[in-house]
Order: sequence, then structure tokens, then C-alpha cells
Amino acid sequence: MSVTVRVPAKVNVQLAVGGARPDGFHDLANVFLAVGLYDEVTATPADELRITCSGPGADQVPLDRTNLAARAALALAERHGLSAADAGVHLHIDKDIPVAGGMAGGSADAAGALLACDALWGTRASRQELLDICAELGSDVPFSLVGGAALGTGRGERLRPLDVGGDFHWVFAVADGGLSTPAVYREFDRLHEGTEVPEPVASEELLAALAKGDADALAATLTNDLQPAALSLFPSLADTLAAGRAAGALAALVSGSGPTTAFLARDAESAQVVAGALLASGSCRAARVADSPAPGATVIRRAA
Ligand SMILES: C[C@@](CO)(OP(=O)(O)O)[C@H](O)COP(=O)(O)OP(=O)(O)OC[C@H]1O[C@@H](n2ccc(N)nc2=O)[C@H](O)[C@@H]1O
Ligand SMILES: Nc1ncnc2c1ncn2[C@@H]1O[C@H](COP(=O)(O)OP(=O)(O)O)[C@@H](O)[C@H]1O
Repeated sequence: MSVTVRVPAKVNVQLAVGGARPDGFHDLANVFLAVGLYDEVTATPADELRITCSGPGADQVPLDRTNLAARAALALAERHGLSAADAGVHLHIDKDIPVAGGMAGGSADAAGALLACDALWGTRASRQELLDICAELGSDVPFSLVGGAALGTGRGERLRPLDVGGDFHWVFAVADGGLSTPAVYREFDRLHEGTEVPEPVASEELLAALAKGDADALAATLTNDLQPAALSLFPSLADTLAAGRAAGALAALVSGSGPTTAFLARDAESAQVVAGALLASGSCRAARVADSPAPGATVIRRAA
């Protein structure tokens, strides 16, 4: 018996960041949009917890208990009082989401592992229990479970689903190298030292653009408060952003904490043109086309 779950990547169409909180986290107005680049997590019974990983960047993914998918399985087993023998599982992660790219790949794997183990073990956790475990694992993990579009407040874990009135077409430029999320937030703090950082607030214009499915209006309202920090740590991203804009992207921005850059295109055809130009510019390692919104973590296969 095995269970396979497919989980999407995300782009932050608005990432408004407040000042550092006493616990070190930052309050956010984080408008998540799930995009059609997916990792797949397959859970198979095993004598003990084991992680394997395939796909681009698999060599950068930890295979021990620091892997977010392993932590998700252990958290579910502990809540349901499963013995080590009953909770033995082999989790295979087939990665397509860029690793350490600001697209929540690790969070996706955590949400996928949780859903796959819940189905494999028959623990029948409620939706709320799954969301609670997700929030313990990381700020972005609840969104990976629900997908679609949502406004994340608090540190990003408190979600309100959002309406999306049409498909949006994206290109993602995968950078050579990664950026550490904590390092980017630290750089944000450094850049704002001595200034009063305003409370993060979701943009009504942006939410209306999403609800209408209006790409031009969305392009005019995309913002990422972490972009200056990501550019400061990874200056060559400015060249990638410029190459995408020159190729006709409606808008260009750093995806979350980066270093993946995201380009909103008018339609699927324009997305292909932008992807080709980005690759030809030599300013990225790969260019991927993806549509949004995408569904959250979903069981796609059960094998006997
Ligand atoms: C920036 C964002 C945007 O969606 O994601 P990425 O672009 O990296 O994928 C998120 O805020 C990342 O969320 P996630 O990667 O789940 O972060 P966590 O594991 O919860 O926290 C990692 C570290 O990031 C910082 N952190 C995270 C969230 C937050 N609201 N404030 C923070 O300061 C803290 O330093 C924390 O120790
Ligand atoms: N299942 C996982 N997939 C990818 N990275 C993981 C995973 N579990 C832990 N990590 C660690 O988390 C870091 C952040 O990876 P990732 O979630 O892909 O990026 P981001 O936080 O920028 O979206 C990686 O450098 C890696 O060390």
C-alpha cells in the first residue's frame, strides 16, 4: 500500500512585512497564490522513518529528521500516540519546486507528508488538526495544504481564503544558488534599522485584481517588501528582473525571500516568449512556466 500526494509551489503576490516581533518573527500581510509547479510525496509502510528525494536540487535536501516532511510525519504520529513500529514510513519526495528558492518547497513537502501519512495510517485527522500541525511546522505550511489563494496574517499562518476570478500566467526564473529565509528577514531588519516599520496591510486594489482575474491590475499592484533585502544579498537578481521586463512581462518581482524571480505574463503565449528570453539572457539557470491558481495538497494515487 502506498499513498502519493501532489502539492503546489506558491508565489507571494503581496508580501507586506512589519517590524521584528519579540519572538523574532515578523507580522505579515501575505497574499499567497498557489502555482502549478508541484512536488509529489509518496508514503509507503517501512520499519522506520526513512526519507529519499529525487529531482532537480535533490542533493540540497536533508534526508534526516530535519527534513520538514519527516517532522510532519513525526508530529502526526505523536499526536495520535502511534508506536515507532506503527509510524514507520518511507517518504519519497519527487521534487520539482526549486529548493531554497522562495517558493515554499519544504513547506509543500511537509503538507504533502502530513496528508499522505494521515491516509496511510488511517489517523483521520480533522482539517483543523492538520492545519494546527502545519502551523507548528512553519509559517507557510498551512497555505501549502489549502492552495488556491489566501491572505496570511500573523506570521503568515492564519489564513483567509481569497477569490480568484481567472487564470494568471507566470514565468519563474530559477537562480544559480539559494537564499536562506532567516538571512533575508535579518537583512530586512538591517535595512530598516532606526526606522518605524508600518503595520502590514493587505492592498484592497490587489485583492480586487485577483478577484476579477485582471492581469494588468494585478501587475500594477504586486509588491514584495523582502525584495530590497533579497537584492542586497543577491545583487545579480536585478539583471534577471530587467531581462524579463524587457521581454514583455507585465511585472517582475522576487518570489518571497528569493532568489527565484517571478514574471506575470499577459497570456500563455507571452509566458513562453518571456521564458525563452530569460534563458537566452543567461541571467538564470532555468525558466519555468506555470499557471495559477493551483489546488492545495491532493491525494493523486493510492497503490495496493
Ligand atoms: C518569506 C516567506 C513568504 O511566504 O516564504 P519563502 O519565500 O521563504 O518561501 C515566509 O514568510 C517564510 O515562511 P517559512 O519558510 O515557513 O518560515 P518559518 O520556517 O516559519 O521561519 C523561518 C524563519 O524566517 C523568519 N520569519 C518567518 C516568517 C515570518 N513571518 N517572520 C519571520 O521573521 C524567522 O527568522 C524564522 O525563524
Ligand atoms: N523537504 C524539504 N525540501 C526542501 N528543503 C528542505 C526540506 N526540508 C528541509 N529543507 C531545508 O529548508 C531550506 C529551505 O528550503 P525551501 O523550503 O525549498 O525554500 P524556501 O523556504 O525559500 O521556500 C533548504 O535549504 C533545506 O535545507
